[in-house]
Amino acid sequence: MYAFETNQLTKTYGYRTVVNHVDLKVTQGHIFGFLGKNGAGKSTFINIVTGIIKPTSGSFKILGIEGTDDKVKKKIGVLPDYSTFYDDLTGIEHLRYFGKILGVSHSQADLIKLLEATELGDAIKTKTKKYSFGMKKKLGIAQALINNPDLVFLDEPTSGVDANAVLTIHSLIKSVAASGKTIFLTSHNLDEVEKLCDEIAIMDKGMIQEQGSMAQLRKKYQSQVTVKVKHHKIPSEQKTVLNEIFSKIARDIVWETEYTTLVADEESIIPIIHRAFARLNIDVYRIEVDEPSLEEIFLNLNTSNKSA
Ligand SMILES: Nc1ncnc2c1ncn2[C@@H]1O[C@H](COP(=O)(O)OP(=O)(O)OP(=O)(O)O)[C@@H](O)[C@H]1O
Repeated sequence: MYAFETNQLTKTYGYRTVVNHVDLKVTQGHIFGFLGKNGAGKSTFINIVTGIIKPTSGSFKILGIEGTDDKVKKKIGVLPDYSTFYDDLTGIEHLRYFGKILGVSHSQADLIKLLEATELGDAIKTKTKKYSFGMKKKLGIAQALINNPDLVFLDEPTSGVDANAVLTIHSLIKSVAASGKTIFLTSHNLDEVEKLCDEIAIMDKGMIQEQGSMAQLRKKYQSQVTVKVKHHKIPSEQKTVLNEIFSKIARDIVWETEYTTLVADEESIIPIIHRAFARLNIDVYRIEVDEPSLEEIFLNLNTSNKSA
């Protein structure tokens, strides 16, 4: 069963199609990264599948249940793009209140634990009107987890929070996923998505442009492999032999005293490098392979779309 799946989901505002016939399947227990430029339609898509707005056409299932069914709300958690809080409630009162709306009650100790997990342990009794932007974001995440949901939608969970809190939120997300829950995460921070997510979808102009694991996307968009070898000093006659082998397989070679960097089209170059150094009895200390980052893939995708 998928954590959620959409079938030709579409949202139009007047003549504008903001979400355009989207078919998306999200595997249970995964951290799924949802990317796209500003205005791509990500929040609109999330607002539909979390029941905030209605689609113009198409359908979706959440945890096997028809998305329009009220039962769904109790099984999901949502950090929307903009959270609103009751100014005069403290952090802990706020969580208790939202728990009640969803039909769950918690002990004081459980609520404190949840606030501590989002680094709000010191602000439990502070009214939310005194919370900073980052603190409100953390309270929004705690609120999204209040009903121990099986599927959590997090729209930009770390934007506007400090570096320490980012690490805390990342480990919280990982531990929630490790307990078998599914996280659907929107972020403009490509490093964050690359570190956390098992699978990624990229939306553009309301359509899913690309979907897959990091490994699949890398394979598809990898235009070259850069291999940097740290080795013992190479005597000049052996360098000539190596140069002969490498020039047949590499586009570019840079020789340094204890490093050689080779650029090639495919990673099949790597075992050839290994064997060549071994054959000549030259000690190799380290081999580093540069893979394209999600940022490069993202840029590549935008460039290839423009040129298409
Ligand atoms: N209620 C609305 N009425 C008309 N147009 C809307 C409405 N809500 C969103 N849009 C338009 O739909 C498009 C997609 O917006 P959306 O907020 O879903 O994008 P996004 O990918 O979440 O962007 P961002 O990364 O900036 O948050 C935008 O052009 C936006 O102006």
